[in-house]
Amino acid sequence: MTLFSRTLRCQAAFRRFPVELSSPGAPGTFNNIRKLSQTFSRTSCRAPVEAVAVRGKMNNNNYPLDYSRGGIKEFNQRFLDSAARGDLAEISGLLGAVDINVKSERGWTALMFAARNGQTHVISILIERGCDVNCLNASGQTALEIARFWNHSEAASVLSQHKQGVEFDQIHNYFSLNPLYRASEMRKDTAGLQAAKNNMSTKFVLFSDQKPFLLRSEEPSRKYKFAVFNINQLGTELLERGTVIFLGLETWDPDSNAWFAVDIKEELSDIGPKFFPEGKYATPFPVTMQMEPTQAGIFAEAHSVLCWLDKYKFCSTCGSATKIAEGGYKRVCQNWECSSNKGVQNTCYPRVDPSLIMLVVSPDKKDCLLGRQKRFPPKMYSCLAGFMEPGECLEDTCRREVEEESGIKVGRVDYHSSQPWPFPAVLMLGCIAYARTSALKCSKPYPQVDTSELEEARWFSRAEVAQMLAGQHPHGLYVPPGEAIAHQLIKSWVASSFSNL
Ligand SMILES: NC(=O)C1=CN([C@@H]2O[C@H](COP(=O)(O)OP(=O)(O)OC[C@H]3O[C@@H](n4cnc5c(N)ncnc54)[C@H](O)[C@@H]3O)[C@@H](O)[C@H]2O)C=CC1
Ligand SMILES: [Mg+2]
Ligand SMILES: [Mg+2]
Ligand SMILES: [Mg+2]
Ligand SMILES: [Zn+2]
Repeated sequence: MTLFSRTLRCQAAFRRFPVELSSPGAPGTFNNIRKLSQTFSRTSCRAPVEAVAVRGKMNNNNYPLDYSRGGIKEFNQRFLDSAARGDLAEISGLLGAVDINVKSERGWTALMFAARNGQTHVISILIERGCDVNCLNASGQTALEIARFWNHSEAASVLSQHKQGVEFDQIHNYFSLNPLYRASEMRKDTAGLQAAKNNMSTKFVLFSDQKPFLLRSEEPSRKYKFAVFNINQLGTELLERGTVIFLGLETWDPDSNAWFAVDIKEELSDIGPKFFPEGKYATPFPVTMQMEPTQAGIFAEAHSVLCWLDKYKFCSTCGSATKIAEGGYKRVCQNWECSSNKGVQNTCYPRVDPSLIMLVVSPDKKDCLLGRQKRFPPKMYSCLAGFMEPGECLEDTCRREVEEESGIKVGRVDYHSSQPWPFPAVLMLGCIAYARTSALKCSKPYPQVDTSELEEARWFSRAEVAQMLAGQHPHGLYVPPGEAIAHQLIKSWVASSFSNL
């Protein structure tokens, strides 16, 4: 399925939501559903009792009461019902007896009922026990879509962290697959963080001057992974001399393992090879493009925050020294009179620089514009990109940067996907931009492109780009690897334009 047909399908699915989701058990018309939805409150729903043989035996709350006649149908119904109610004890008791992916007549699983009512703990347990998060109900909705529709953001967040397939409505780029739950609520708990650091199960990843300490990955398609240390190996003295940041917990369970990153100065760096002689400190780019994807996500968080802590040591308001707080996610000015200590100030928190990256499609939609920055390796072409400026919306930046760099005027801009680019803390916002003009003529006094930025830019046919993607271009031209969002934008356009032929 192409990007664009998938987008349309998702939009269509979203338009269906208010009807389909208001009454999971109700077949029939919108009016039926409206009537039924009056009996459900907007914030809760029960599993419909369609599968129950004991329909007559209800209590005042309309829950099935009597399962004494046994039978799998009753167990299934009870299971769905307890997921909707968030009854963890009952779910745990039934898990061995029922199919975890059992569906109601309308195709709703226990995960979907839990998502409908924002039962986050139930969702976590079901996922942990291996339920299928990609199941679709009779209306084609996933549990994630249901949680999003009913504004259960915590539940949606848990579900989106466990996306397992490609059938989600979003594209997940490399560096965005950090599996940790950041547990920001723990950052202010200094004693709790200290206790977590001293816990033997806690995991530490190591950096020296912001260079990650890496081992060879056993995964055949990946080259690197983090070396993971424990407190006994690193020792409390080393932690005190380094910069330590709290990355999060392994799951939403507050008792799950905590992860920290430690950045040490070169003179202490022997500690890495002492425990992992085969490991090495690596200059992050491009080595971290070859990490295991979830580890690359952890690297993105750790590296961006560690670089910020290293480069912003002094208060940008008064110039005084600052102190690291909140697990590394804040810097506090030590001058108590400083206005940065009054109210919430963005100078105290880690910076992220939003940047646009766009695949520009020609007015006849047959070609796309690719360029070469001077620093690119020979024969590599990529999308144009540029930093957002204050007061711009995404579309403004896209149109300005394309015109500045190539002279091409852009009309419509479609958002595609995003990617953290942790060198040191850029957020790439990927777009497909539809050109209104095709003549390359830069506004600056250069012949075709802004040569302060680009060496060359030109239109490429879809067939030529397909060859570049496949590594089969007759002149050896190629595009960035799959880990770069540029590759995903180019690939999406090629796939969609071929399917539209
Ligand atoms: N993930 C990917 O596939 C790709 C990522 N990128 C990244 O996109 C970013 C922006 O692309 P460019 O063409 O370099 O931007 P650009 O076209 O705005 O030009 C860069 C220049 O803008 C100025 N600038 C303005 N704000 C800046 C900021 N916050 N940080 C640094 N420089 C700033 C500097 O003078 C810099 O030389 C870069 O970090 C680049 O590494 C670029 C292409 C592909
Ligand atoms: Mg530019
Ligand atoms: Mg640029
Ligand atoms: Mg710029
Ligand atoms: Zn200050």
